[in-house]
Formats: sequence, C-alpha cells, structure tokens
Amino acid sequence: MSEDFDPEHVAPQAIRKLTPGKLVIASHNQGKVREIAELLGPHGVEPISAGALGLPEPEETGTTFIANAELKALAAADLSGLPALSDDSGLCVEALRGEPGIFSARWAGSDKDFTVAMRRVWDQILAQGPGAGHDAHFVCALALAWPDGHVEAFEGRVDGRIVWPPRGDKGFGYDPIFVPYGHDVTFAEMDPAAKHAMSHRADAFRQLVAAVF
Ligand SMILES: O=P(O)(O)OP(=O)(O)OP(=O)(O)OC[C@H]1O[C@@H](n2cnc3c(O)ncnc32)[C@H](O)[C@@H]1O
Ligand SMILES: [Mg+2]
Repeated sequence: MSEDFDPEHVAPQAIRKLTPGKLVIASHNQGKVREIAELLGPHGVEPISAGALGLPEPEETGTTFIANAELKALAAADLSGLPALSDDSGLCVEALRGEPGIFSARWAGSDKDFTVAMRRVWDQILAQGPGAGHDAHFVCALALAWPDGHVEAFEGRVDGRIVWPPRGDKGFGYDPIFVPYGHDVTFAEMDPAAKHAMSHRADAFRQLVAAVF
C-alpha cells in the first residue's frame, strides 16, 4: 500500500441502479424463489427463475455467504444476458461455532432432506453437553449481478433460538426448528408475511431495495 493511501478518503464506488424489466432469480431452491418473488412483488421487476431458464447450479466454492452469493449471481447474469439476483444463506448455531453456516444446504445431503439436517443440528447441540446454549441466527447474502460483471451485495441477519422437535409446515429448510427472539412460534408456524417482516432475507432485501431501486 502506498504511504499516502488513506482509506477514509477513497471515493465510494457508485451503486448501480436496477432498471425495470426482467430479473433472473439465480436460485434452485423453490422455497427461496417463492420468498424472493414475494419480496420483489411491489418493485416492478419481472422475475424469472434460474430453473425456468435451464441454468446450471454452480459449485459454491466461496468461503463466505457473500462470496457464494456473488458467484451464483455472476454465473446466472453471464449465461442469461440479464441482471440476476442470487441468495446465499444459512443457519449459524452459536454452540456449534457458527455451523452449519455456509454448509447449511450440504448438511441436508444430495437428497436435500432437511429432516436429516435438522436432526443433525439438534444432535450436535446435545453433544456439546447440558450447558450448551440454543442461540442461533440465520444469515442471508443477496447479490445482484449484471452481464458485464458488475455486482452489488448485501447481508441480512435474524437472531433466535433452536427448538426441538420441529414445528410447523410453512416455510422451508430449517424453519421448523428456528424461533426468532421475541416470539414463541417457529418460522415454519408463521404466515409468510410475518416471516417477511423480520427474516434475514427481508433484512438483506431492505438494504438492496434502498440501494438499487
Ligand atoms: O444455492 P441455491 O440454488 O440458491 O439454493 P440452496 O438451497 O442450495 O441454498 P444455499 O446454498 O444458500 O443454502 C442455504 C440453505 O440454508 C437454508 N436456509 C436459508 N434460508 C432459510 C430460511 O429462510 N429458512 C430456512 N432455511 C433456510 C436452506 O435450507 C438452504 O438450503
Ligand atoms: Mg446452494
């Protein structure tokens, strides 16, 4: 770094705005695609899912939520020639030092069986011994990429606790074992509108909407 480099005085890069039109939802998770389409509802874009375009599922080689979100959005924008919005998210359990974290989908195995993944979370908390806390948070990184390689990314979070047994049949993934702080019901017992008012995805969405719309 040169001696006169002063990080306080670097001009911030201009945030690129999204113009109305088609937007690829760069996810192969139907639960996410549904939630993202609902959150995008009032914002005048026309969502098309990666599945509908036959786009492949890129390998998630990043070591952070943001890195994985960016690589998924950039791959979809490049292949489709359209702006693309991706989501990389997961459940981080404090007693498990943040696991499953970026491996949240992978804990469900190739069958994407979240009964197995939720059981694994609970068993690993129990394996920590009787003093282990149940605190956890969900993280959602959203990345919006354009075909020329420009990308903007935002990260949201919601804190809560893990409960057992799983409860509720709304939502997806780990929702049946996650109760947000200040509530008694799991994300899978809430109506979608209630989850959208407080979720990690909604938190990231508020930042994205404020910046690019
Ligand atoms: O990569 P894409 O194609 O978007 O789909 P994916 O399911 O593989 O998604 P991720 O790689 O981001 O993995 C995140 C996993 O974390 C879980 N997850 C993320 N957000 C969640 C939410 O709101 N409620 C419950 N589980 C969630 C969910 O099971 C996801 O499979
Ligand atoms: Mg994935």
